Amino acid sequence: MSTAAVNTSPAPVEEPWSPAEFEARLRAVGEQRYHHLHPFNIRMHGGDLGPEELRRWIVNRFHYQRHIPVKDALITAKLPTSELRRMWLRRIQDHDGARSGEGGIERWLRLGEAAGLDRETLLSGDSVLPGVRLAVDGYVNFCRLRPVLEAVAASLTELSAPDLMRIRIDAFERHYPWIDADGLAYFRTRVSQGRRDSREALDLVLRWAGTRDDQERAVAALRFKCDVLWSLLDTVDAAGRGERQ
Ligand SMILES: O=C(O)c1cc(C(=O)O)c2c(n1)C(=O)C(=O)c1cc(C(=O)O)[nH]c1-2
Repeated sequence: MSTAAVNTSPAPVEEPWSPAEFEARLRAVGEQRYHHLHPFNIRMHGGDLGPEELRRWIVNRFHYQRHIPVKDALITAKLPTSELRRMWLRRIQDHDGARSGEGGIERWLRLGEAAGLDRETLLSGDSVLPGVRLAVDGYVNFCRLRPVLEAVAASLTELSAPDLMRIRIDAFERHYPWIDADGLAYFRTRVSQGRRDSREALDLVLRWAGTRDDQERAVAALRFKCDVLWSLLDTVDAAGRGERQ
């Protein structure tokens, strides 16, 4: 009978990447997989979307927007100190406002109105596509179920968002003048908010990820989030395909 030796020793533990290499790997995910590369965004920036496609994007992206403070509440509940919870609560206020009529969700409703969509249509959620519901559920549940390091790392798509906002504002002003420029306030506000949010989140992720395993899980979380944004646009893109033929 064979008595081949079985290697029972644990796999060697890999050294953590240096902070600079870890950060470079996180940034590389955004450069390679962020939705600024998605064909729908390329068409948006090139001025190739018709009014129906643009409205469909606004309605479906609103479903994402309104769930951002929900996932941020789930993250806040996992943070261990008052200082960190205070910091993260500010994100919820950025979206929900300090009072009715303020905040990012309100600004997105105004973007909808500027594009000819009444707020009841957006608030009802009736026209949200099934694939968009699944993508957004995927992100919210990820933040609900995964450790706080991964949930915070998933928000690091915001490292790439401010540059995209600038391109988008430019594209809207140039190619879609039928949308009143006041409607673009959401994007303008997000440039500085996104920079601050991503700086804070990056500091936390660099500080918390002490082992190679932590670092790899943070990179994987960011890839997952890129997939969420990508599949959201896949769904919106596919819904307009018939109109473009
Ligand atoms: O319009 C966009 O392309 C875009 C992308 C992202 C992103 O990269 O996740 C966010 C936003 N917008 C945004 O407005 C926003 O408030 C936001 C919060 C978060 C997050 O994961 O915490 N991402 C984003």
